[in-house]
Amino acid sequence: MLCKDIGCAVTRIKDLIRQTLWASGARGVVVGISGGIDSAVAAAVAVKALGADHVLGVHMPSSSSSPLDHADAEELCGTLGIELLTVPLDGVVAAAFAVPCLTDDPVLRGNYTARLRMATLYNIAAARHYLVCGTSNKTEYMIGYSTKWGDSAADIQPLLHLWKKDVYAVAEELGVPRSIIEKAPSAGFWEGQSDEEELGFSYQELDAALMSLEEHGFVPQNVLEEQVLVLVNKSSHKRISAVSLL
Ligand SMILES: Nc1ncnc2c1ncn2[C@@H]1O[C@H](COP(=O)(O)OP(=O)(O)OC[C@H]2O[C@@H]([n+]3cccc(C(=O)O)c3)[C@H](O)[C@@H]2O)[C@@H](O)[C@H]1O
Ligand SMILES: Nc1ncnc2c1ncn2[C@@H]1O[C@H](COP(=O)(O)OP(=O)(O)OP(=O)(O)O)[C@@H](O)[C@H]1O
Ligand SMILES: [Mg+2]
Repeated sequence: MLCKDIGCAVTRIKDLIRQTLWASGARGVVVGISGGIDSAVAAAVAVKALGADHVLGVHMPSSSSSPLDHADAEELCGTLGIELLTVPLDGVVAAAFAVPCLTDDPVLRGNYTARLRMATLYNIAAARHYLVCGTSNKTEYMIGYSTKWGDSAADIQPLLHLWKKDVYAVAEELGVPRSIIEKAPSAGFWEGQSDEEELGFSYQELDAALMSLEEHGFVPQNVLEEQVLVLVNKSSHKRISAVSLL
C-alpha cells in the first residue's frame, strides 16, 4: 500500500474507479460476488466510489460452491444496498465436460468455471453499459494464483496494488461482514478447498516473502523466499497479455 493511512488508500482507489468510469463513458461496474473477502472489498470500494445504484453484484454458484457463500453474498449485497443477480453455472459446465477427452479433474473444472464466470460478467456488463470490476490482489497476482483469463481478467483492478493483509485492512475500514472477514480464503474449486493449504504457505508468509523479494531486487534472503520466487517465476506468463514477438 503506497499510502500511510487506510483513509488515503481508500480515497486513491475511489479516484481510480471514478476516473476510469468517467473516461470510459460506462454507467457502473459489475463485480462477481463469491462470498469471499476480495470480492467483498472490491464491491465495497466501488459503492464508496460510485454509489450503490451503479454497482451490480453477480453470484455464480456451481456444484463445488457452498450455500454459505451464497448466504454471505446476499448479506454483503444487502449491507451495501446493491442489486445481486444469481446465475447458476452447473448446466453449462456439465455440457462442456460431456466431452470424452476431458477427465473430471477439479482444477480443470474449476479453471473452466472461473473462465465461464468471466464470460458471464462481460455479457452482463456489456448489456448494461457497465465495466467489469476485478478483485485480484498483489499477493495472488505475483504468484499467479488465479485462473489465466478467468478471475484475473477485468476492465479495472482496484485492489491489484494491495497485499492480502491490506485487503483485510480495507475490509475492516469499510465494515465488511465478520463472517466474510473470518472465512478461510478459497478458490471454491472443491469442497473445503483452502488457498493456504493448496499453496503450502500462509498469506502472512507470502506477503512477507514477496515484500522482501521486492525490496531486495528479487534476490531471496532465505529458503521461504527461494520457494516463493519459484512461484513468481513460473507464473510470469500470467502477467503478460500473451507470449509474442510484438
Ligand atoms: N510458460 C507458459 N507460457 C505461456 N502460457 C503458459 C505457460 N505455462 C502455462 N501456460 C498456460 O497457462 C495455463 C495454466 O494456467 P491456468 O489455466 O490459470 O491454470 P493453473 O495455473 O494450473 O491453475 C490455476 C491455479 O490458480 C488457483 N486459483 C484459480 C482461480 C481462483 C483462485 C482463488 O484464489 O480464488 C485460485 C487454482 O486453485 C489453481 O491452483 C496452461 O493451461 C497454459 O495454457
Ligand atoms: N461463486 C462465485 N460467484 C461469483 N464470483 C465468483 C465466484 N467464485 C469466484 N468468483 C470471483 O472470482 C474472484 C476470485 O476468487 P477469490 O477466491 O480469489 O476471491 P474471493 O472469493 O473474493 O476472496 P477469498 O477467497 O480470498 O476470500 C472473486 O473475488 C469473485 O469476483
Ligand atoms: Mg474465494
